[in-house]
Amino acid sequence: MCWEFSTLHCNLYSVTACECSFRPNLNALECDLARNLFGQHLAQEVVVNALRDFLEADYPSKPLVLSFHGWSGTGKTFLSSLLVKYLYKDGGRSPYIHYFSPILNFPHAQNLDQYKEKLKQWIQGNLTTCGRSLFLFDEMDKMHPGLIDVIVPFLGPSWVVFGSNYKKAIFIFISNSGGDDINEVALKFWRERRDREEIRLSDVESAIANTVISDREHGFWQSEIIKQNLIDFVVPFLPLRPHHVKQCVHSELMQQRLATEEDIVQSVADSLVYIPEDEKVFSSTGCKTVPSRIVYYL
Ligand SMILES: Nc1ncnc2c1ncn2[C@@H]1O[C@H](COP(=O)(O)OP(=O)(O)OP(=O)(O)O)[C@@H](O)[C@H]1O
Repeated sequence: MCWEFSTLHCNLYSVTACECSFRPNLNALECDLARNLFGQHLAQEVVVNALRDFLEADYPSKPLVLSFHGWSGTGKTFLSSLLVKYLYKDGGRSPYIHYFSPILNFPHAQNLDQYKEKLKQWIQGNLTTCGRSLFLFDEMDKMHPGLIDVIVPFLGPSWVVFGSNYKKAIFIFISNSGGDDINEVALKFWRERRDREEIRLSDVESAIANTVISDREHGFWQSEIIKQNLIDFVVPFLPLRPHHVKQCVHSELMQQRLATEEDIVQSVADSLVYIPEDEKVFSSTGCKTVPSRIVYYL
């Protein structure tokens, strides 16, 4: 059942859960995901269970480290935004959430040493201010290999950050790599007429890991984060089916307070590209282009 608690009292998890406007409300998160994140049973399950276990411990043995993988437009950023909404009082506006994009924050390969120093200081400084910080690294497949390893000490169980319990932090990495492997498995299930919900983490986990390890362009190339197994959970995002796209169109129309007429929903969904070309099983851009297309079909 989906309970709509506005806030869950801090002491249900732990007294320390409340520091830095940290107000986890996992029931509400689970509820919102069930209603609004389409076609991602695995991602939903892995993330909610990982958070639940992590938050149960007053003194976790290490920070929680999640790595999101999947094709563009499948909901990786969307899930992240819901996650911060239900973890911090001020949601995405919380000063304890730190977002990094290689293109915005680390654009020039020649400045790698500077970036390393800055990133290390940023993480350490913010963990000292608030152990319950969340660090989100987007587009890991575009990050200069070697850069991310400066945060290795903060991910393991043995580092000491003076004045703070850094082991309460959450790190999320996002990338498209492994997307092809996930899609292959999803397509295989579809061709065998097996239920999509039967896909388990074990069906995709090792293929994603192998792809990431062998990608020289990926920020995790030869990274100690992989070698030392510092990622707690790989979170796979499945390619979206036409009916998921229709759900996205419907949801977008509702958000824009527009009429949700079936012919508009169908027309927008039909305007997307589906692959493989002959079978048209999955949307090639997930739901990403839905908002920008709606205007043409009103
Ligand atoms: N599974 C989904 N359920 C509901 N809405 C979705 C889903 N996937 C994508 N969307 C919608 O499409 C928009 C774009 O998706 P999102 O930014 O989360 O994709 P992404 O996986 O992060 O893509 P990229 O890898 O290109 O950054 C979201 O804001 C959301 O409105």
